[in-house]
Amino acid sequence: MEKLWEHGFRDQLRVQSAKQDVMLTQPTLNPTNNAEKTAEVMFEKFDVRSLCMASQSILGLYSSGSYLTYYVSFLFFKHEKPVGIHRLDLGGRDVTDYIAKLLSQSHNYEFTSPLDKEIIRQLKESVCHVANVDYFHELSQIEVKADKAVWYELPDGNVCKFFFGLSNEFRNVQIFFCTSCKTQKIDVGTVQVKGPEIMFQPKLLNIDQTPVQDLVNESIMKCELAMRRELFNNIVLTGGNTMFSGFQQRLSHELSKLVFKSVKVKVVSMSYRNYCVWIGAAVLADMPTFREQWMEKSNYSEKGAQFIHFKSF
Ligand SMILES: Nc1ncnc2c1ncn2[C@@H]1O[C@H](COP(=O)(O)OP(=O)(O)OP(=O)(O)O)[C@@H](O)[C@H]1O
Repeated sequence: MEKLWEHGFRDQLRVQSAKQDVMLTQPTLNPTNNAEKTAEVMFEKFDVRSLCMASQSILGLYSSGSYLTYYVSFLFFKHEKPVGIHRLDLGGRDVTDYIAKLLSQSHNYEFTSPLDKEIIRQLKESVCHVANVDYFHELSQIEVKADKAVWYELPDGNVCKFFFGLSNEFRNVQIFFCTSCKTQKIDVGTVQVKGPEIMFQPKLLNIDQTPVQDLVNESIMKCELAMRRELFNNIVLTGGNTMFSGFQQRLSHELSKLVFKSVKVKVVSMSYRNYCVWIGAAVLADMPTFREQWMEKSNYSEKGAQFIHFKSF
């Protein structure tokens, strides 16, 4: 991480870290020693002026402008132990890896190199979607898409062209791609819905994780009774992994099955949700009223790295 931050300050932002107030985002339920180590490195090595470590979920909510942000912020800032927070240890990288595994099995080719992974990520973001209502029905009904081309520039500057076409053999979507020296053919087929499905059915990976819809339901049920209806009616999606088409509708459908008929489920999905953590951070970092959430260098000298827990959220 030190190397990455150094690259960020020196090569990307081109600033001297010693003169900066730094806001870092952290995943929900980040282990406490991660935050302490981060504070130590930021103050000792980079000599930053002040530091704020902010929850990615809360920042995403700030960018949504939802009035519920204030309720959730209250839970974070005023309660010693915030309620209703769960974390699903399954993200975009797991979806990419699962797709690579499925394609490896069906094509007798190991997608393991960084370039292979990058190609799979591109493929995931361009052709995969979340199954609508009935996953198994949709698997049997995979639409055949014809003649769609996507250009992909390889890291070394070569251009590689993808063709999406028909496979008579499998009646499924196929991708052909060519590099300067070889031609490969990838049959995507049912993988386009199998990949994202692991968030709704982690058991497909043979791992012990709770499906995303159950986690949302459990989170809300841990909150005050009086707030639950409002919360079910204001679920905000944030993060790149929710960008799959059909995610919003499927989550809404699955949640509706878990709640009373009289409870209205509304899932808000902003088009910029893959950037909303950054946007929320930019908004908060600029607010003078938020200044008390920053840990100053003098705090670090007097109280040590543990003080970050009083300032982070
Ligand atoms: N349009 C898209 N469709 C599907 N997935 C997308 C899309 N855009 C981005 N993603 C995926 O979102 C993930 C990045 O999400 P995010 O920016 O929230 O960071 P992250 O939480 O660090 O991700 P990860 O879960 O991969 O560690 C990547 O895996 C990326 O492939």
